[in-house]
Amino acid sequence: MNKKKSFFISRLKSVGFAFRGAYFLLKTEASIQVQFGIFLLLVVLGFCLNISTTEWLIQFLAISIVMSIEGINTAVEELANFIHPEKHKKIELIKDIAAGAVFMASIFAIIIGLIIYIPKII
Ligand SMILES: Nc1ncnc2c1ncn2[C@@H]1O[C@H](COP(=O)(O)OP(=O)(O)OP(=O)(O)O)[C@@H](O)[C@H]1O
Repeated sequence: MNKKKSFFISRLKSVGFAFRGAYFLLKTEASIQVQFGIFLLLVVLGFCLNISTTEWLIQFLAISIVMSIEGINTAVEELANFIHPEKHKKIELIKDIAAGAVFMASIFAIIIGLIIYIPKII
């Protein structure tokens, strides 16, 4: 019983830590704020243009992938700045790769958005 309880409490604490991280991202990271704004805009657009259930799912999936990778990119940047605050070729490469991952997800999300909305707007 005690073991079960401590498992439940530790899971609950982990959710709290994750919530703190998500709050930090939304409060401090300009790119996450922009992406969240785009997410809200797409929700409004989705209702206005009456997209299908499948399109809603794909839209949520695309934006959640972009925002999640952006969060990981921020974590990598924070780690890099902490480990090596001075300029270094390796840090440059590490940060460029992390930013490249966000870029790739964003390009595919834009393509998905165009596939969903262009026929409806036309
Ligand atoms: N310590 C460093 N050494 C070498 N190059 C760096 C270093 N820090 C940053 N850079 C270069 O500058 C670019 C931008 O880094 P920065 O940490 O400002 O990321 P950013 O994407 O501008 O940050 P944010 O996501 O907060 O807007 C990196 O992709 C890298 O090319």
